[in-house]
Amino acid sequence: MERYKVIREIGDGTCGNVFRAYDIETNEIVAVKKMKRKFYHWEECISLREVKALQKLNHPNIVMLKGVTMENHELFFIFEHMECNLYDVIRERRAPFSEEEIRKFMVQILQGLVYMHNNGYFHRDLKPENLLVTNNIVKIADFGLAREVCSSPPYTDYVSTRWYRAPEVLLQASAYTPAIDMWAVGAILAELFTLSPLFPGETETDQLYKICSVLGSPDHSVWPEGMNLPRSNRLQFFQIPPRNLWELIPNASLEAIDLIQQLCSWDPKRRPTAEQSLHHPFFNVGKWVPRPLHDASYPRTNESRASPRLELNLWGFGTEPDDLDLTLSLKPSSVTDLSKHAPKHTEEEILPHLGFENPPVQPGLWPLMSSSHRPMAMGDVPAMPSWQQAYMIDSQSTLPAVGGFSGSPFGLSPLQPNLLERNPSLAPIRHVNFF
Ligand SMILES: Nc1ncnc2c1ncn2[C@@H]1O[C@H](COP(=O)(O)OP(=O)(O)OP(=O)(O)O)[C@@H](O)[C@H]1O
Repeated sequence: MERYKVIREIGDGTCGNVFRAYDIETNEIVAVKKMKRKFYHWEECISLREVKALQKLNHPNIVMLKGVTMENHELFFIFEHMECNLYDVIRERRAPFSEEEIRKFMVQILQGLVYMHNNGYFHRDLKPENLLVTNNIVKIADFGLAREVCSSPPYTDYVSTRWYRAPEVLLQASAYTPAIDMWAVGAILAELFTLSPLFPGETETDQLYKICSVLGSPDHSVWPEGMNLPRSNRLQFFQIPPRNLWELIPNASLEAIDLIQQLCSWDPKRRPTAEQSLHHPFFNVGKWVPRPLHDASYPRTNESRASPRLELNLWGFGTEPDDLDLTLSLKPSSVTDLSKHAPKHTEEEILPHLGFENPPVQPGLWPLMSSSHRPMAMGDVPAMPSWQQAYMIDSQSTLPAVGGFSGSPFGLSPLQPNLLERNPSLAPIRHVNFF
């Protein structure tokens, strides 16, 4: 490791410590991830998921693995260096992001995911800490849990970060799909608006409770398969109506709310793919595309022409290729020359069609949590022993307290300068450069 001079530690994850370092051969700043576990065979190293996935994935929105080195039974990954992660960006943010800023982040995350999913991988641990940022360029990192889409279930080793964990994983489905990444994208999108996590569960059970408190408890009509999963009986305790997302995320546009709602669908089959998400009207705000004028459902009568109405139409989009270019539009109620009929309308005539109605509003929710309280990346704090009693009787009046632990498990450890240098290369070194 003489080639790399450590500047400082920049990350302490579950699997490894990450250091900013200087590559004396290339004069570049790199990120060196030192894996916490020991390795005894080179084959062990190169068969790691993170190595296998990153060797194959080469995309501007996926962090580049430059090489892998083993020394003294310690394994080091050499990555391109990024300034910070999205969690830092959110934490340091004092004012809300503009929707345009959020759109720019989201487009990049989704483009990285489209590439990854199309190449047969899903990430399984998407969260703001794993989205690295330099000059507003976002790259997906930490492929420690990445899995090949075609690998066979059951995926029992899955332990992604709780707040971004999809319900099918929480309920112990034995097989799941790239839709688990899309759930995380929905939660991250909401967090970009509020600067607070959408589902900050303290335990797995509390995580389900928090999801029910926002989306409402699921039933057979919204997620038939979900009702038969091993842990679905937990949901029966939560008879909770959905919250109105507009209230929870007041600074989000209707398009953003609709996208969050779709991404955070209980049923993974109802979540749009990364590719479909990129075609959602949220990414077309400001680009008004007229709906085709020949609409059979609107009679071409003089009467209707005389009183045109406008509808703000957020059309649902599905899996059909034709659906992909649907977008926000002004829909005239009759076939008419728009230029001759300039609209004279009040706000009430602009009707949102979002596919969800105003649900009864739940009186209280957990306080918006500081994003400095992060959940453990792996494993969970044991569930509250009395949760059944707490939730069964009156779930709305017995909301569990939140934020009961201090200090972030993601906080950086004290600096360990020159740690790599302190490990002299006595053992044989194996090194491979990918690029
Ligand atoms: N290429 C990089 N450039 C800059 N910082 C990085 C880089 N890679 C990782 N980091 C920092 O180190 C932190 C931990 O990295 P990473 O997620 O890869 O480790 P991990 O042990 O797999 O973590 P986790 O606990 O999420 O599984 C990241 O959140 C990020 O802040």
